[in-house]
Amino acid sequence: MHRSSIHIHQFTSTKFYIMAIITSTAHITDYLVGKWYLVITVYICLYLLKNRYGRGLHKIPGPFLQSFSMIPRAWQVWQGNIHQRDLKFHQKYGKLVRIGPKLLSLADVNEMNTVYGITTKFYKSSFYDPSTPYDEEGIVPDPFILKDKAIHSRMKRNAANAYSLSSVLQLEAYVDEVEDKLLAILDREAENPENVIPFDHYLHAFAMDAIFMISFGKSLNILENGDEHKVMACFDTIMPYMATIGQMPWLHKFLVGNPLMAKLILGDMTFETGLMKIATSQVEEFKKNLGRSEEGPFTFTERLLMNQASKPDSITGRELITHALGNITAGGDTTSITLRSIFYFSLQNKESYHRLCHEVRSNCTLPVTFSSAQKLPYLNAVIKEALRLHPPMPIMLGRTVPEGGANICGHYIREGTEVGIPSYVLHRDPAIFPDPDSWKPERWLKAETDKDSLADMDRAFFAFGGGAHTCSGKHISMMEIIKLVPLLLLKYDFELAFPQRPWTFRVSMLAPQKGVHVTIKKRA
Ligand code: HEM
Repeated sequence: MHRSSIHIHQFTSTKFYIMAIITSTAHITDYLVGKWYLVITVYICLYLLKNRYGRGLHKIPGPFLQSFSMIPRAWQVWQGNIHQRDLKFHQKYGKLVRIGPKLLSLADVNEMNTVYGITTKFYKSSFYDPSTPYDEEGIVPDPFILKDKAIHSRMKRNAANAYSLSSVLQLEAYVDEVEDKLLAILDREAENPENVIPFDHYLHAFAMDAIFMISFGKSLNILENGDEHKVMACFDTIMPYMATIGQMPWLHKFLVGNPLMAKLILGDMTFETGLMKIATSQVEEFKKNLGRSEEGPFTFTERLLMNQASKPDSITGRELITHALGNITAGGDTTSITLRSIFYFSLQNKESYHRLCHEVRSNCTLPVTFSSAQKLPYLNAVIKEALRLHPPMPIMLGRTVPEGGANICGHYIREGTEVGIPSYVLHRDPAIFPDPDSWKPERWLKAETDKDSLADMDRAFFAFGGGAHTCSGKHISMMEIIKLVPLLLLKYDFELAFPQRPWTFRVSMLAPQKGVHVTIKKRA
């Protein structure tokens, strides 16, 4: 046969095969297009099976459905009772529970260091993405959400002096001003001992005004003018969003992460239009007065401006504003939640309330200073017990397992898996905190508890987080609380207005309570 006829023959048969493949592919495609619902169903099933079995976590116990998708978890968070669900999961499944396709909840004090230790490589997970503040220039470098360890360490280092105990002592004068406003309001309310006082609201307004004063030297005066700048309303709206979308953070860019959608969902209550603007304008105003005094007392922002003036490379203008803004977002609600818990729990437990009053009234005089009240052992125990029983941030603080994976609770966990400890659950471990649901401040007293149990409790106390991301404002918050509680107990006698009616709270990023109503009598 001629060589060219072989080529023609080969060409014809190849063409035949190609045509056959195209025809059958077209048939299959036609068939599949006709059965599109079948294709989608198979795709979803494969995706769900990959979620459950493709991540090396299927041996870790947990609620079955949640291993397939994050939708059930997001729904539970949205409902606002995730703290109770997490507790039940841990009571049923143990210390390590799989609560999502690649999400594990940990309630083991021995693993705290692995996940949150100072030198850990477990960085913040994408749970925090929807909490990211941004302005016209883009994402704002907020230490609360920063995954970049280098920037985070630099920012924390360069603001450390503003959060230090010695700076905090200077800030007392700013808190005194807000205390006076609260006392004026309570004095008016006390004129009629039958008055039912919305104490939850006043404590919230106090904490917001105090943190503004501490940060900027002036407040929004929410105590007297109400929430006219919508700062409190902004948090109430955004917190459930952050917590819920934090479970499925890829959704964020289609929602509040998209400026147009943000406007639709939040109106003018976004960080940029609201808080960011307030923070920026207050910092600008402050710059004009910088250097007005050599001795202080210096506000938080003033200290950062001084740091910047002496070492311009240490902190940028945007970072400075973020720190100040961070104080408001992180320090107002958390402090007021703690104040409400202190009064609510101690007023529910009369013996505890009387013990606290007795300690305060026999050791403190007006004006109450931080350094004098700080020494009261029962007051300190009450504050710690309030933070244990109702941690302001009870939700799991997510971290990502680093490259190479990690051993957690005897299981090898692949890199990229998200893990975290919910403080609400850890604080209710009966092996560490006997009778965990009860209000027992005395468990924290050296004289009433043995040394080992105290050390175990301290190790498991997670209200302020841990490691590199531990709360920066702890001293500030403690100063506000330690000054205010004795002051109020010196001035008034309190009672719960509706002792049979429990408070209510919805857990999202935080757990702000409603329904702490009291009646008060002015003391002579
Ligand atoms: C009782 C009151 C407070 C509680 C219970 C509390 C709790 C916490 C917790 C649990 C974290 C760690 C979050 C995480 O790892 O994701 C945190 C971080 C933080 N808190 Fe607080 N906080 C309180 C008050 C304050 C105050 C008054 C301020 C500011 C003056 C503040 C500023 C911050 C900042 C800046 C961070 C981020 C630290 C970082 O990631 O490096 N907090 N807080």
